[in-house]
Amino acid sequence: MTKPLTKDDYTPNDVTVHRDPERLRRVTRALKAAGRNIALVPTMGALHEGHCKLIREAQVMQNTVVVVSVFVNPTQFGPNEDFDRYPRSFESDVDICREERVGLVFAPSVDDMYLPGSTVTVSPGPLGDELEGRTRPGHFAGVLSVVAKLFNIVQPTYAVFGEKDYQQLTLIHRMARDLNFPLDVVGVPTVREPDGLALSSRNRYLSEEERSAATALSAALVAGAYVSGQGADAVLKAAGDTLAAVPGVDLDYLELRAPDLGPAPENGDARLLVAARVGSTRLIDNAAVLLGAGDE
Ligand SMILES: Nc1ncnc2c1ncn2[C@@H]1O[C@H](COP(=O)(O)OP(=O)(O)OP(=O)(O)O)[C@@H](O)[C@H]1O
Ligand SMILES: CC(C)(CO)[C@@H](O)C(=O)[O-]
Ligand code: BAL
Repeated sequence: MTKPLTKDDYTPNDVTVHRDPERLRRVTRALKAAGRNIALVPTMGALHEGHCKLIREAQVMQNTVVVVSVFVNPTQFGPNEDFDRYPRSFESDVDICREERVGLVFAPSVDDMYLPGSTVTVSPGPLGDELEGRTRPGHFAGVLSVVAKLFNIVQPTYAVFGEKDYQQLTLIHRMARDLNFPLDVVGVPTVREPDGLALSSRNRYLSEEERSAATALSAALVAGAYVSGQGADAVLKAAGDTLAAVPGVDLDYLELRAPDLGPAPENGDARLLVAARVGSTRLIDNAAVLLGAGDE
């Protein structure tokens, strides 16, 4: 017999932590039956101001209970990536969620998320092998599969993601459309440090010297956007020169694409995306640019 829900499963004005996917699903279903919207903010924990911005964006929606998931998903990490050392700070994450008036934190174990023998995954299609996917094969199948599972467990009305992970956001929009998930995917602009560095949990890996070199990524995006009126070649040159001028920044890719990550247009809206290794830390960033529209 499943235990009936009690006020310990959801307390208005406080945060409740759930670990069991089935129980969490019953709680969100009951809240929806009672007329509430559910907004999901998926994270891997180690929460920072970027995550808080997503939570606040989720709070703006009317009559909504915000669910923050905290799950370091093993299936999106390659064998030589940082799954084991990924920052984990669960207690302080829950404190932040309480301060941000989050209703529910969902923090399942790996064993509860991936039952023995599970083999079915979501295929991202060709975009999954480009940009991030070239350096991180299988990454987006891992991301989309866990996000699909979170959608099915939490059953949100809205799901909120950051533009910092622009390719991820694009693929999640596409998955929601292609697989008919009944929810709205909401993208939130990147939150930055005063010197331009995009907030990221992985910034905590950086030494002082690396932290200073890491500003090259956002500086390159600004340099590229600044000359966007002169067209794509000028954008890539200005951004590339900015990156090359900073020692200790090992470029992975710098690409201009259409906003949906198809081929870049000659003129009009485009996206400039960069990934680079600073020491042993791999960082990504991106920005909108308007090609060929300037007065240069
Ligand atoms: N600076 C930021 N501004 C806006 N959203 C962000 C920012 N950083 C992360 N997010 C978003 O928060 C969500 C959870 O991301 P995650 O927990 O992986 O944090 P992260 O800082 O991106 O970590 P990582 O160092 O792994 O890139 C994602 O939707 C991500 O795009
Ligand atoms: C969306 C996500 C929580 C899936 O594990 C992760 O990729 C992230 O934190 O961006
Ligand atoms: N923030 C994206 C998750 C990852 O790098 O695995």
